[in-house]
Amino acid sequence: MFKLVFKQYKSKIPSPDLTEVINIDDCAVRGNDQQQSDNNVVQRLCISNVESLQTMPGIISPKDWRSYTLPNHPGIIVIRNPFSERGRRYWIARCLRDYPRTPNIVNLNERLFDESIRSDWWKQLSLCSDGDEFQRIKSAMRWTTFGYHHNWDTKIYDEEMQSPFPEDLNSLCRLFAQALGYSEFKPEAAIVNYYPVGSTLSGHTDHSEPNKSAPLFSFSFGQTAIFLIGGRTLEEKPTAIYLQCGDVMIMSGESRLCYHAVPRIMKIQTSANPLVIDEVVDDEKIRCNFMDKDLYHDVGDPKFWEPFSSYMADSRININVRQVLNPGELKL
Ligand SMILES: O=C(O)CCC(=O)C(=O)O
Ligand SMILES: [Fe+2]
Repeated sequence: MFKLVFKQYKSKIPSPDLTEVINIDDCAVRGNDQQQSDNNVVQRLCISNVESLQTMPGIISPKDWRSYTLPNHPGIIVIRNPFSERGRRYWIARCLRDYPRTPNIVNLNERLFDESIRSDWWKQLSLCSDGDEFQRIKSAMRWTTFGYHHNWDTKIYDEEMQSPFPEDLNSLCRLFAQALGYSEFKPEAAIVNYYPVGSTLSGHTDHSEPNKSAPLFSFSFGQTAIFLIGGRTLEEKPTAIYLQCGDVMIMSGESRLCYHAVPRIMKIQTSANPLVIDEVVDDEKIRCNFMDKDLYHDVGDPKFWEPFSSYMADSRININVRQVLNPGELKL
């Protein structure tokens, strides 16, 4: 069932019927707390400790977060874009400019790409003036891993295979973990997935982590994905939901080990973002969340932002963060 639904949403001709895809914004517009279609239901989730949360630059006030659960998929939580415009830009720029750099691992093949590109992809892309070569380099980036490096072949993490986990991303994950009652959550491994429009991620479960009970945090930026969430086997029919720019999805509890996939990226967003953004920047909060202060300022400058905006015009980025170790363990 999962594979059939995946194929339908992936299909170019005929283009898929999207009427059953859950759009969280429809719930908000309707003014009631539920979206009912034939068998999919979305329910508003109240986060009780919003007053006590230490927030972070680039994140709107927790009392304004719109959080939802999918009662048919217990453990799935979606927080609809809790980022400010500047916040989204900051994380997009981190994912493009900084994370795909040595010592982090990237997918770029050594037979196809020079060491200079494999060690600092965005810089080399920015320096490239040949149109075809630019396109080749741009579309080749599909993932980078850091913290404990995910091993795609063996699916086994290795104590010797890791690079530092970025402190700012650590703060971001801990903020959402805290909000949802997972104050012991430790972000230890991340995959950043890059999806040019037209690319997909087929059905899988994430079970490489020795700790399979800690939640998984997923941040989506850029173009909209159709995300499929299924059950513990491929037999169950998955639910389709749009993940839009800024959405935070948490796979916790029962859903942590469920099948999921991205059959389609929809080019929806134009670059009609406001060009100049005004947000009071609290330098002290930037420092104590280990954010890159210069970058946080720079992304508000239209000229600085232009190459990032242009990349995102036909791409989606997903940051996928997991805890690897069990409580009390210090290494694998
Ligand atoms: O792109 C997404 O939303 C999901 C990515 C994912 O499932 C993974 O990296 O394991
Ligand atoms: Fe996954």
